[in-house]
Amino acid sequence: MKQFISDFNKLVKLRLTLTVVFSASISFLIGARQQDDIIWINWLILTIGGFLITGSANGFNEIIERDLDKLMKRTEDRPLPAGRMTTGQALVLSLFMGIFGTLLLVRLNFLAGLLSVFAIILYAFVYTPLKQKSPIAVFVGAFPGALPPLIGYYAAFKSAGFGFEYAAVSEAAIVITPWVLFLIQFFWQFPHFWAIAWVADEDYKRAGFRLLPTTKKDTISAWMIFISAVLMVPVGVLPLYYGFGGWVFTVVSLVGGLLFAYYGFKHIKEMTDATAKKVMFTSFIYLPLTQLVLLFDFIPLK
Ligand code: HEM
Ligand SMILES: CC(C)=CCC/C(C)=C/CC/C(C)=C/COP(=O)(O)OP(=O)(O)O
Repeated sequence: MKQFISDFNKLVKLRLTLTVVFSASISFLIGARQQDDIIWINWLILTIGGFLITGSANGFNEIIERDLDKLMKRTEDRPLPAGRMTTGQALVLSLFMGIFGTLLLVRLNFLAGLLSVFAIILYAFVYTPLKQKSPIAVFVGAFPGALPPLIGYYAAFKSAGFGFEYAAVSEAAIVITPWVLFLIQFFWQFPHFWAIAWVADEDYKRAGFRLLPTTKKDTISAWMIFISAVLMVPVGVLPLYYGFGGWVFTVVSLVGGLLFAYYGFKHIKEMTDATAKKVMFTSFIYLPLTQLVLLFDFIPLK
């Protein structure tokens, strides 16, 4: 049983999934606060449904990459490459999680359910095969990666056919807030992943993955990490600019953005794994922290 739980954690990529779900959960609460009505049972359904959907997407990803994962240290102990789980078992688990998760989300809000299916397809069946072909995969993967805040926000609204009911809320609020959250998460993924790709480059090469901007640990890739890190400064000011993020959020966001920029700058100077790691760790803290602070410093748009 203990082994199964550990294998299940590796199949769904637990820590990554929890952060993805966290972003959707926070966004749900922001959407609910926008309507001045938090329905906690719906929040629980979104959180469980979001977990199952993300777990399913990761399960499909590990089924598709089971042979390549055998070649990398980082992934060789996943249950499929290690031979502790069969493809059939992983397929049953992933299908079950995908179907059940989609049913839960569709029940909350049809659009949220539809976007979730779109995210699974884009991540597992477009991004995953593309990883073997070109670094463009990272740009493609950033779309499903940024969808959770959008899904979470819309899940806080009642369905109305393909759309949702928002009589009590302005049109600006239901467009601007979730799309700005989408944008922040979208841009955040470039310093996040390129820093990881730099640190793990030798391992990735074993499986033939070349995911850095130029496919190499060269000056241009280092500069792309720097530029993507610096971009987090203006991106972090967007909630204040649009009037739904307060000053506490903006200060935390700016400190995070400047830290990204500082480590990105050190990285173009030194171009070492150590400097890339600093950018990577900044990314691990930046997104959950700024999202949590935003929840408490959110100003509903009129
Ligand atoms: C283009 C999109 C993305 C790519 C290519 C990507 C790639 C990766 C990879 C390869 C790792 C593993 C690093 C390791 O083995 O040490 C990782 C870790 C992580 N990612 Fe991402 N990621 C992306 C988007 C996201 C998103 C959207 C989130 C959350 C909202 C996220 C959260 C995390 C977290 C928390 C970790 C560390 C936990 C762990 O290592 O299990 N990532 N990412
Ligand atoms: C709502 C929903 C269904 C979202 C699904 C999207 C999702 C799981 C996004 C994470 C983004 C992503 C591209 C991770 C990288 O995996 P990787 O394949 O590069 O990681 P690996 O090398 O560790 O396998």
